[in-house]
Amino acid sequence: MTIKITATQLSMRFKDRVLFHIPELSIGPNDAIYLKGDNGVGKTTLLKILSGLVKPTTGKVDCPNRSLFSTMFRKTGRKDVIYLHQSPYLFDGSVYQNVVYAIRFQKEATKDKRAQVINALRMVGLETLADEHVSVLSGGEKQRVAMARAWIIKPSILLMDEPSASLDQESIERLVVMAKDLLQRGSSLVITSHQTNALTDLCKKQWWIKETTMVESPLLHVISKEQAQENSYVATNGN
Ligand SMILES: Nc1ncnc2c1ncn2[C@@H]1O[C@H](COP(=O)(O)OP(=O)(O)OP(=O)(O)O)[C@@H](O)[C@H]1O
Repeated sequence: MTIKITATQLSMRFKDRVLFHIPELSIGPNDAIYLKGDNGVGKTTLLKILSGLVKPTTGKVDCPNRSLFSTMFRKTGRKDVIYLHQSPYLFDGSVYQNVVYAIRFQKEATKDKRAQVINALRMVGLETLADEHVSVLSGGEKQRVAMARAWIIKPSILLMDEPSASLDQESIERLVVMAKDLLQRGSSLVITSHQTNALTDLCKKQWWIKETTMVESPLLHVISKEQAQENSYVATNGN
């Protein structure tokens, strides 16, 4: 499912310190946004506000398809908007249990759920660790389990907080495959990172938090000569 969320007059203040004031923003449908800014400008805080985990000081976030039921009964979090934490929380259990938990309410046979989980773990290269306890995983492996758990829900909007901070090149490539799959399904992504990489290269827009506000701009990519030649070949020979 693809949705759009909008926010107006969003501001966050801690005591006397104004973190940011953003007159207007929107995500979706099918956006890919690179959120950048110096340490402490409020990137994590903004993502938590957008996912409904933190209440802004002023302003509100509108999520049009939020049902009356979910508004009444969900105390935190926004339906269909997933926040992927920069140091993900995994509960005391196996890798498999942590991922299958995300789809516990889906009405599917156990064997179909198992197939989905194994597929998600295969995408992050961890299928052989499915039955291991999460305590034996490295930091990068935990991050990959968290991404598998987010991907399996197929959220409309995935907010990824420094997803590549503890990942090697191969793991980043695996996240890229999952992120591309979500984009193809119509989802939107917001990705924070202090360095550009293959994941941020998927983004078409940039949000830059500076001087307590946010500036939005299109994200221009430098295309290598080889890539340009490949594109031109596809354009000439494609049907
Ligand atoms: N609950 C809170 N109470 C007081 N201050 C807070 C709270 N949450 C965040 N802050 C402060 O708000 C500022 C922004 O924090 P945030 O984590 O959003 O920044 P960030 O841009 O994600 O930083 P980084 O790039 O270092 O991850 C920080 O100075 C932080 O200490």
